[in-house]
Amino acid sequence: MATLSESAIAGLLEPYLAPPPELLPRLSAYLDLLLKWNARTNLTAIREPEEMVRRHFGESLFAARHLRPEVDTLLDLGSGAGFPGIPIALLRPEIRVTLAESQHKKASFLREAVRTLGLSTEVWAGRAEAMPPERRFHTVALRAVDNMAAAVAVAEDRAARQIVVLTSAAQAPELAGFSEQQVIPLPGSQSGVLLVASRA
Ligand SMILES: C[S@@+](CC[C@H](N)C(=O)[O-])C[C@H]1O[C@@H](n2cnc3c(N)ncnc32)[C@H](O)[C@@H]1O
Repeated sequence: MATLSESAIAGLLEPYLAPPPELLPRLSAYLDLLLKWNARTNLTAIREPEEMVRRHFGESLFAARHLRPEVDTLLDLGSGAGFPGIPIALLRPEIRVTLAESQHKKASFLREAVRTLGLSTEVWAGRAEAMPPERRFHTVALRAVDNMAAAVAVAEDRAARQIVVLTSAAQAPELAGFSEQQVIPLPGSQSGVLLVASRA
């Protein structure tokens, strides 16, 4: 049996978005897989299912809602257990999402999640910097990467149009060459923001 009912998941997500009904069984399957793997490997420090739905799913879907409509390719740089890239791929299936993750164990989980959820999402098991230099994405997304300055430098290089960052207001980075910037407070968070930056 699923850990949380689909209606419980929908209720927890309400501050972030009204989830389309067809999304709920897939989020439920993702949650169960994440809980199963997290019991034996440390994918995420958040262990409560309700908190996983709010923080990981909710914040990622909130970012997905604020992406430009024409986004066709997106790199999730430092995807960890798939945030924000997998919820973005579920909500916006027309976007070709690439999940870059350098830790082998997490990349294995990402491959399993992509297979279980029937996504065509690419998993790049390595550092994003090691991708062929010509690879560019319409949008690069960042959330909770350890070395923000280094990740931002890679994102600036790989993003053709837009960078989105889920971070705290105090740690929101300066993005060179992205002159249109919007800082949107995250629902249910005292200091969390979504920074949406576009090239002019
Ligand atoms: C703290 S985790 C956060 C994961 C996820 N974005 C989230 O919000 O839950 C940061 C992850 O980024 C990965 N990472 C950091 N720099 C990276 C890089 N340059 N290329 C690929 N993965 C990277 C690390 O291995 C780690 O799993």
